[in-house]
Amino acid sequence: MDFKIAIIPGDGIGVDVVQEGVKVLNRIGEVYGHTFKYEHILAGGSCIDAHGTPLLDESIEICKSCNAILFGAVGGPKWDALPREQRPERGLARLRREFGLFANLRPAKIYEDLKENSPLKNRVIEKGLDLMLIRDLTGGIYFNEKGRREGKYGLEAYDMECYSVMEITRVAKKAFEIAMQRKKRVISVDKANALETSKLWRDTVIEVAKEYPEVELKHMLVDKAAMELACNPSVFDVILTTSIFGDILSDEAGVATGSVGMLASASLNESGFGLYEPIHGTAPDIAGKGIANPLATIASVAMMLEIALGLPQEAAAIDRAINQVLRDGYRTPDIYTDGTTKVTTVEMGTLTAERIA
Ligand SMILES: NC(=O)c1ccc[n+]([C@@H]2O[C@H](COP(=O)([O-])OP(=O)(O)OC[C@H]3O[C@@H](n4cnc5c(N)ncnc54)[C@H](O)[C@@H]3O)[C@@H](O)[C@H]2O)c1
Ligand SMILES: CC(C)[C@H](C(=O)O)[C@@H](O)C(=O)O
Ligand SMILES: [Mg+2]
Repeated sequence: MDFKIAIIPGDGIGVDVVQEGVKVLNRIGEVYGHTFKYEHILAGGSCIDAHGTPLLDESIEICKSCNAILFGAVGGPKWDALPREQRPERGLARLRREFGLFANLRPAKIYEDLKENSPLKNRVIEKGLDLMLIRDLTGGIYFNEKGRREGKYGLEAYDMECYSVMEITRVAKKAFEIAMQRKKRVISVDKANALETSKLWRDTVIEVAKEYPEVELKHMLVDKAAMELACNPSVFDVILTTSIFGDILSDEAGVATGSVGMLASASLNESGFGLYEPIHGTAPDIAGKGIANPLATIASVAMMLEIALGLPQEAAAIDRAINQVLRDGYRTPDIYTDGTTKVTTVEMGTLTAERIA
């Protein structure tokens, strides 16, 4: 089949890891007889440097003509002093908002051969770690009123956390639907002991749960959830949470799997159109060194094949290739341990692509 994919590498290691994602996609094309055409799009700091804005209007139109978006990461110290509206991250926020990508799926699982890498190794070796964090992506504190004003003690700034029943309902439904395909357990994470938005979140999730009687629903306060993720992650099957809590908890889940460089994501709208990206950022501390782990992006390509392109066999082939490359002992520095073979970003991409058959 023929597909068109928007390729948005962004900045820093985003450029390196997306290149390896495309390499794997091309290999899928060769082995399974598909044709992937690409639209290369600038976003973030690289787009600011070239065009003075983090995303061009025409890029949105180009994305609309594609089957899916493959995204790297945006941002970096070079652009940190810019006002918020002009920052690289606004390019990503705009894509999320313009396409209505409210459902952010962030699966975290531990690969068999990385159990030793997890800081939780004793617990994950015993009980495993395989969860799906579902994060609202277009509401909450990120996208509501914000600003600066003169307050009682002088200058102050504010970001308003706000959720409507509609926003909570649609992301909750997504979580319950996904739970139906998994172990049928949802833990909704909030801060209902302190926040009004969380109270509405909890009440609304309870209502939605009535439509899914087979799914067990529990609620957990976010501070406890952070603790459980760090010491007992197997209690989670599906985590349903807000934008800000999900952002923080997904990095924590990443570390539990061995490295934040292992975690993929899909951001979907009501009609299933989506943007696929690793959960990590541009990693300025290692950018330009050629050592970033591309496996999160490669795993995001697998999610894209399955969800956006309806190619589950091809997605499974990527998953097998990732498992195999790890089994064969290849590691980028973030997941390196004694006795394994240290490889670069490009080598990891090539070695993974070669294992697709
Ligand atoms: N979706 C996105 O575009 C996105 C996501 C997160 C952060 N950011 C941006 O990225 C910049 C840097 O943010 P940060 O440093 O807080 O987070 P980060 O995720 O970029 O890096 C955190 C740490 O994890 C390491 N790391 C991340 N990805 C890795 C990979 N693939 N392989 C090996 N190591 C990896 C980094 O080296 C660093 O030590 C900021 O400008 C931030 O706004 C963008
Ligand atoms: C870049 C930033 C705004 C973004 C977020 O917080 O959503 C990132 O951390 C992520 O996890 O995708
Ligand atoms: Mg984040």
